[in-house]
Amino acid sequence: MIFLFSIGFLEIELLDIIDILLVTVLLYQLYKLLTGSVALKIFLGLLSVYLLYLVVRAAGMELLSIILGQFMGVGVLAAIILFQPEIRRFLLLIGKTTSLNHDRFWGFPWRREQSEKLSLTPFIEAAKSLAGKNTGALIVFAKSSELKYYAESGDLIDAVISKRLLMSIFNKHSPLHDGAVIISGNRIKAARCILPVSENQEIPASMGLRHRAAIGLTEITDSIVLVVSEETGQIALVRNGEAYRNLSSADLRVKLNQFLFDTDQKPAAAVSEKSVSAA
Ligand SMILES: Nc1ncnc2c1ncn2[C@@H]1O[C@H](COP(=O)(O)OP(=O)(O)OP(=O)(O)O)[C@@H](O)[C@H]1O
Repeated sequence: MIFLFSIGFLEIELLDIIDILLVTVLLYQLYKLLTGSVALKIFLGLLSVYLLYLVVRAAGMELLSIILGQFMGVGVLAAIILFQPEIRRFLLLIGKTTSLNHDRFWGFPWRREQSEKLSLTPFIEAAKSLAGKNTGALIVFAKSSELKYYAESGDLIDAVISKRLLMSIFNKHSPLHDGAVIISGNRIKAARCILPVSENQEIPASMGLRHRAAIGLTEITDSIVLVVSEETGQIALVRNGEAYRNLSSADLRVKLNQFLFDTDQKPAAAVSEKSVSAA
């Protein structure tokens, strides 16, 4: 044990400092995860019951402490059931940050080569045409994870990327137009995919299910999602639960380059409006 200093009768060791730092990081992550969601209110409710239980027990109020004690006994199980989506998101978040596939960390040359070959032109041109016709679209760019689970929720395609194919998929009369298209490994992997919808209550009402689904997926994965609004014809790009709305074709190219290939180019005309953060 490495002794550092003492405050009165308290002896502080290096391990105590590490312990406190880890708890702080954990609580901060928990706060970030719960903020803006109903879960935060449930968490505060449970915390209040627990504090009441401690007070009642210390005061020696037998009957109430037995009742609250019984409640606290099933508390862990109840918390797991109530916070199931948040626990899932938390574990996915840990998995995301420690991903063994992460290019920047491990720098596998073949993965980098593969992602650099992705041509952005078909997406930019398709987004522009779809926006011009007020046709909605949802395109997911997989990064460190292939998003197999989500791809399997739709129809597997595994096709070469082209503007014409993207246009046909999102054509309002196409049986594949509903849901999201997933791009992975320079292929259109699947269409009609169902994405997890964000539960962030701070998302503006102007954003419907399509945008919520884009935000939801990027909250739990490092994927990038392109959204074309059917209602307004606006183009948005979503990353880490944040939506960059009202992008021009030039902005879209710059942002896609930046988000997919980690380039630091700035938009030529900064007309984008960073709109919502669910992170
Ligand atoms: N969970 C989901 N996963 C994938 N796609 C979804 C999901 N929820 C909705 N969508 C897509 O979004 C469409 C509905 O969009 P809605 O009008 O509610 O959203 P919006 O964000 O307001 O979009 P828009 O601005 O285009 O109207 C659906 O027809 C479907 O294609």
